[in-house]
Amino acid sequence: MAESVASGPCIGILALQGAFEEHRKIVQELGARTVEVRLPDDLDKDLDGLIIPGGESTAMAIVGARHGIFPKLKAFVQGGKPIWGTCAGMILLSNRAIMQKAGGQPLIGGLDVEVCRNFFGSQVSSFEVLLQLEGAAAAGSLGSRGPVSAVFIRAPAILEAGPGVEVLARVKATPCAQARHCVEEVYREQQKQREELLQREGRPSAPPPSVPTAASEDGARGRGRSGGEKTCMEREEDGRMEVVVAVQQGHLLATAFHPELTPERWWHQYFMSMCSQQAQTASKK
Ligand SMILES: NC(=O)CC[C@H](N)C(=O)O
Repeated sequence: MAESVASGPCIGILALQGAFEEHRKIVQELGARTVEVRLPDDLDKDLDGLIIPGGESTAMAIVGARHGIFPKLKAFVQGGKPIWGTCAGMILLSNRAIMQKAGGQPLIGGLDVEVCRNFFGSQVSSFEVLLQLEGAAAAGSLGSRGPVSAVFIRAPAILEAGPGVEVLARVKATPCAQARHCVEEVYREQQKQREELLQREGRPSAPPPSVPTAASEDGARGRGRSGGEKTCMEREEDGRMEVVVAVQQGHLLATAFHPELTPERWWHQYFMSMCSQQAQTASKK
């Protein structure tokens, strides 16, 4: 097992399946100590943060269940230490996932979003784009910077997010046919819920919006199912959709793409700064 001896924060990398080795090398280069996390007890090793890598969320769920690590991972999420889910890791961190494999799949949960698995299609639909950073990512401690390159491989997209979730990046791309079908269902459900709400309030029912996410009074991008939620998708005229692909909810960071596959280290530095803050807070206690 590769564990390092540097003096930076101690970062656990969930090593059940997927790109854990790539993340380990990068955060070690940036000065972190690392622990590969496979068994429940590995989460007790004084970690300052945890990376859940990309790969295949269903495979990770199967291996994780075999190792009995899911209950401990759920507790770790509640513990407040920084956790970063990339791609499959983002799916596992989400509270809800659509386009799951038949029979469903266990999620760790904690991140108040709904993701659509494989939103952009299969492996052959992989792509690389430049992402414009938003919110804390644009204005954060690492200073302002230009667009960051991102690689999408069978990547999920965030379709809805709760009020405590901050959007860090969006992308405009064409969803696969199955995802488009799922999205239409989400729209219909949202419209139904909007109408039910208006009826309960005794107001006339509103015509369906021409784009699904007309801006609401508070500037959020539309309303989700329960009223407080943001809808994270916009339809473009050319069949593409703009969807959310990076978010932060306090100590939870999630990216739909693979920052370990591009030479830039921006996302790893961003997460490392979250972990360093955690390490400093822990040492003062
Ligand atoms: N590159 C990835 O991590 C792909 C994630 C994959 N679509 C899943 O459901 O797990």
